[in-house]
Amino acid sequence: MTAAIIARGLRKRYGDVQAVDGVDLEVGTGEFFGILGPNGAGKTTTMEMIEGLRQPDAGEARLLGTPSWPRNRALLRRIGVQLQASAFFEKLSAREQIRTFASLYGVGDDRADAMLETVGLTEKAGTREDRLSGGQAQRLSIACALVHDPELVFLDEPTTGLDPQARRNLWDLLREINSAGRTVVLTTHYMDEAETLCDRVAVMDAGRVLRVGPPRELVAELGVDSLEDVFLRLTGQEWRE
Ligand SMILES: Nc1ncnc2c1ncn2[C@@H]1O[C@H](COP(=O)(O)OP(=O)(O)OP(=O)(O)O)[C@@H](O)[C@H]1O
Repeated sequence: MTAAIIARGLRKRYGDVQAVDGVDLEVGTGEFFGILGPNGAGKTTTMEMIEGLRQPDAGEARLLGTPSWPRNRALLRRIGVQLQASAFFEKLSAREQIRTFASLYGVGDDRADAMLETVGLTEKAGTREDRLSGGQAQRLSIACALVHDPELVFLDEPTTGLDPQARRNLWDLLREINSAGRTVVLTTHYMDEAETLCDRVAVMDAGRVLRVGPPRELVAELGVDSLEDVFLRLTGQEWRE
């Protein structure tokens, strides 16, 4: 397995909070990888350090064989990161938004418009970003992350807030991208999503990786019925609810 991502000893502290506490991860090229964990487990911070968007206090991440920090423009062109809707350019329509992202990567308007169609936003192409619904803005941010056909895609809770139809459509899209040989890394709170999409998952809590493996193997290893049971068992969430 050629590694698309190798992270070693990643750490990040915010004041009193040790958000990430020594994370090692390896993701193979073409793999669909999920990062699971309760709120505050350190998933987003880990992803941001791997992406090269946040400087680790310690440790290193290599993407496609290259260190992701300090920031590396050539590398950033090869990866797609789903940014929060708040990162949109102000007052632009959905179409202008994605065309602007596309042009930053030297990608033409045709491809940008096609991506808008892929995420079902053609009808909203003329709508300003601040007038899109939460789910529509979410789909636009995903389209922007994919517009330059990146080799490696990072998505932070991509289906949160989407209606069931949009969620299934996004699953299909992510499967297609992955089948075309792209590596996909996502965080999710939906265990069915992780079970359906991911080749392997890492379960995190309190800044550490507790277990990594294919969902089915983790279920078998712990002798439980589902990935949700694995999650609850490892993170002790049944007592916190
Ligand atoms: N910029 C920041 N400044 C201070 N503390 C932060 C910052 N970002 C995250 N934290 C803290 O670090 C810890 C890990 O946060 P992180 O967002 O990485 O977790 P997460 O697993 O992605 O959580 P969630 O599932 O809720 O999105 C939390 O305790 C959070 O409050």
